[in-house]
Amino acid sequence: MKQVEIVTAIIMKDHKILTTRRGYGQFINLWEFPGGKIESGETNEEALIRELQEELAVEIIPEQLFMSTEYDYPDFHLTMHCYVCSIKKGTITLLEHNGAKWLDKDHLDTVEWLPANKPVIDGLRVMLTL
Ligand SMILES: Nc1nc2c([nH]c(=O)n2[C@H]2C[C@H](O)[C@@H](COP(=O)(O)OP(=O)(O)OP(=O)(O)O)O2)c(=O)[nH]1
Ligand SMILES: [Mg+2]
Repeated sequence: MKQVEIVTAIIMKDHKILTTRRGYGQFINLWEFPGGKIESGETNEEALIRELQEELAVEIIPEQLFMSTEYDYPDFHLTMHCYVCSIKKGTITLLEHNGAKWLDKDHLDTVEWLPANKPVIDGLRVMLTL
């Protein structure tokens, strides 16, 4: 089975979490955390900083690993590392996505997330309730 390893950014503002809608490809119009594949030679943090610059035109600081999770898609096995990040510089600009929303804990389920994200969403709901 093909293995894909990605890093994603959990960006929070006023107790809300940023979600972005995929603008192309196999999972078009499903909601995700911005991010993408780790390239060879990169640390997780370097990959995340590069991806957020490419996708949202912001300079971020990865603050803390929130959760790593695995998921079997029909054609590949995904490993995803999700980091709580803060924005250091820039304004969010959708360069690859076709939508973005800020969701509070009571609205996390109102978008159709990529299936691999379920445990992360469940963990975020708990965290936002504390
Ligand atoms: N970015 C991102 N990808 C996710 C999430 N959940 C999830 O299952 N994925 C899957 C969908 C993709 O098939 C796979 C790779 O992510 P990606 O397509 O963003 O990778 P990338 O930015 O490097 O883009 P590309 O060059 O492959 O187009 O991870 C998520 O929350 N964020
Ligand atoms: Mg991506």
